[in-house]
Amino acid sequence: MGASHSHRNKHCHSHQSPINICTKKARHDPILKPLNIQYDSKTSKRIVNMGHCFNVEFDDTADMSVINDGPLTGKYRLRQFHFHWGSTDADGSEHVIDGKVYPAELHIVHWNSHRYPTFEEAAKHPDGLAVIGVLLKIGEKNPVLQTIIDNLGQVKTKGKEHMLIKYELSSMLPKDLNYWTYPGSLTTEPYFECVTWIVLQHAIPISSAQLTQFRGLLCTAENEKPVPILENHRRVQRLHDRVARSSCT
Ligand SMILES: O=C(O)/C=C/c1cccc(OCc2cccc(CC(=O)O)c2)c1
Ligand SMILES: [Zn+2]
Repeated sequence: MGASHSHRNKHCHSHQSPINICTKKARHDPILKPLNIQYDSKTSKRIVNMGHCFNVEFDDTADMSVINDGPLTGKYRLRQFHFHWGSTDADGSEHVIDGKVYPAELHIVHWNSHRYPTFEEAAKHPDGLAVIGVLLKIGEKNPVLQTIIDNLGQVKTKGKEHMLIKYELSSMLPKDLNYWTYPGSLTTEPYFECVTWIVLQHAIPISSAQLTQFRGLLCTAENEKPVPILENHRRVQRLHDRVARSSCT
């Protein structure tokens, strides 16, 4: 078989996300650096109901809110964050840790402004995006999340957006930034295999009442019969030839 044929037959779906992370197989790689996160609250812009979730969008016209180091080469610019959740607290995360599912998951999306001119261009390359995944566990009410939840009423229907001024995203993160990392994909359309996943090993709390408010968002537009976004998480995908690495022993 000629090279071109084998190229054509190469899996182009072998690096899909999310995955089940087997922590025992995720070996510590000493080359991995601590994650460096520098978010400027002045870059927060608005919250938008996307139909299948809500995005909190940031001004990514310059390297103001960025991450670097960790498994990354160069700076990656903060673009948006969003959540995935389930129809009950028993389900909802996308990544699974040693078979354990969490009730929700936060995705903080960054793109490689070091190498590519735009987010859309970066999304066409394996080193184009870096997404920090943070697992959510049911616990006490989370005051930083409450600021977002207080605004959901303004974006109840698909396409609605509302300003969000000076949001301190860094205060939502755990103090412990140890992570697992592996090469993967977007977990929704268009599923591009362009993501360096950085899944934090420490979960953050959300109360059951707060999580219930996510499910009150509608995937329908204002003038349509209301349909709630009860769940929006993708099932785990095959690992194929990939290895997840840990930032710590
Ligand atoms: O034409 C379209 O509808 C889409 C175009 C497009 C073009 C390039 C990229 C891209 O990414 C969407 C995206 C961004 C960030 C995260 C996710 C998946 C998730 O929910 O975690 C999806 C979308
Ligand atoms: Zn996501």
